[in-house]
Amino acid sequence: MSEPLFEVDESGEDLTRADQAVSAELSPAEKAATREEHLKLAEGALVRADDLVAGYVPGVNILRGCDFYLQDGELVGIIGPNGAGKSTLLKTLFGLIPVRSGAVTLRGENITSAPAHKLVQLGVGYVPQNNNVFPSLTIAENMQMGVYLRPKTFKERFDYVVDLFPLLGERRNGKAGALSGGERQMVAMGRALMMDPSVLLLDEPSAGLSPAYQDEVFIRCRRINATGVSIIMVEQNARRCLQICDRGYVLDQGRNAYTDKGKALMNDPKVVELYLGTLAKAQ
Ligand SMILES: Nc1ncnc2c1ncn2[C@@H]1O[C@H](COP(=O)(O)OP(=O)(O)OP(=O)(O)O)[C@@H](O)[C@H]1O
Repeated sequence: MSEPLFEVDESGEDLTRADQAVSAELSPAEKAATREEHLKLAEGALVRADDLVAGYVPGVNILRGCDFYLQDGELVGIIGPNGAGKSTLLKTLFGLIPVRSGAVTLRGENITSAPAHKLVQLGVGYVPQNNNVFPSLTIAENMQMGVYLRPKTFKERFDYVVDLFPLLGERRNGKAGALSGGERQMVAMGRALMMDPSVLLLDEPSAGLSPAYQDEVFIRCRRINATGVSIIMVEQNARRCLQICDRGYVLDQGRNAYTDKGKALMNDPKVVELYLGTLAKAQ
């Protein structure tokens, strides 16, 4: 990786500045205004989830009234403590977990509990955290699996993916199982992008990667987003996630605890105290 890692974002803004001092806490009026601003995002949202209740085991709700909005072109991060329901929210949006109440829409169309294959056809891509490549297949074959519904578009889509991840072109005939964790993550993202999604759901794309590769993944996410793909990203690496996303949601016990612009959340003392405190010191 010869490119600079993370010091400067593509708009030329210094991302590390966001690590600096915490601003004054919002007043109740400002908080109410923030809530109102959030509700405005529901109108015309590309992905809209209202009051979602979902869970795995009968009688146990993991999501307990969760609202989530993604506007066209946004990169939105979801952070929160372990077990908050972040991955569950992503899986629920992708139809992998039945919705007990509430609704999900995509461009206004009701997709609540729609099966994953239908969502892929509608332009939703999903990259799970684990087991996200076919290790015995080559990189090119993994990409073919990604585009199996539209095989004629393989070349055009693979060119697009290789533009974002040149390594996937260089190693196209190598087995995915021989790749490092970071490289596999590229394969997984590349495969999801083969279907030309308008929305990409990423479950902890930086998990288990070295710090350099984590930065690389975040930079790639920004680039993918800059090509017009809206992104919903669940991340453990909360500060990095908030640094690169347009907006963030802090999930706690299956509900939205906070939501705001990424950098505003990073500078909200309550968010820092409750969710970023130890991470803030560690990163
Ligand atoms: N397949 C499953 N069956 C039953 N319970 C599950 C399953 N997967 C997750 N859970 C439970 O759902 C809750 C939320 O898990 P989830 O993975 O959504 O949390 P998370 O916020 O993504 O946390 P983490 O950052 O630790 O991955 C946890 O209590 C977890 O034990």
